[in-house]
Amino acid sequence: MLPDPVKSKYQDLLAIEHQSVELFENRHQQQNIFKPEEVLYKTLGFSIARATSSLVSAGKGVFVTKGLVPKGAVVSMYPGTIYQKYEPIFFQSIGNPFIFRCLDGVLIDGNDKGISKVVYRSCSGRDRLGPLKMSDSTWLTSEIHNPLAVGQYVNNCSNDRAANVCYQELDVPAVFPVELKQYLPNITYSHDKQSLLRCVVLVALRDINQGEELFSNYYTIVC
Ligand SMILES: C[S@@+](CC[C@H](N)C(=O)[O-])C[C@H]1O[C@@H](n2cnc3c(N)ncnc32)[C@H](O)[C@@H]1O
Repeated sequence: MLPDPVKSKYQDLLAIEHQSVELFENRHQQQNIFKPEEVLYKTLGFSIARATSSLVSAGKGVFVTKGLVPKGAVVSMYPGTIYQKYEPIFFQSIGNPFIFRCLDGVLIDGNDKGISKVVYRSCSGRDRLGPLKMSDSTWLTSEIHNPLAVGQYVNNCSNDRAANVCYQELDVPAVFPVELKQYLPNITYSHDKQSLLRCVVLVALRDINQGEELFSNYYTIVC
């Protein structure tokens, strides 16, 4: 799918991909090879996933399912559609607990259902560059490509559950490799070539062990 000049930059990775295809053909077990969460564990030393929160009546939360998250590591990403503060979000915001407000008023709608999902998919389809996707929309499906993109499910800290992660806002630099954008779980609502893509990541405030749930402070952002 990649254009040749781009493909040549990733010969090593493509060789690994071919090996995995051969393994699949030999063993007929593709679903057991190179699952995103396994790649995450092998690459960063931990994996995370959504599960029922340890807090009563809090719905789902995000847990470290394997390994250890070292202090200072990016442990998750906040997926969703990026709205500048002057852009309309009225209908998407009704009864929507997944809207993240950045310090400068930019909003991220991380709801994976309803009109929010439709809007994200529409914007993601609009911004394709030939065969290249400019964003990851698999966080809206059960076949996720980027297992970090569950940050909108992290619950708020409470008296007996201190925050172990914080939010860090960043703008994706213009030099970010175009072929890697397909793994970024954010897309702008308006097709505006002037502004940089906003992303929000969650950073570990301390070492976080296997089995622990992630908790943030909804009202604290690191600049
Ligand atoms: C951004 S969502 C987080 C994901 C949510 N737990 C879910 O399953 O959809 C925020 C909502 O989670 C719940 N929540 C988050 N932190 C909580 C807490 N400390 N105690 C109780 N409910 C919480 C509240 O319903 C809140 O509106």
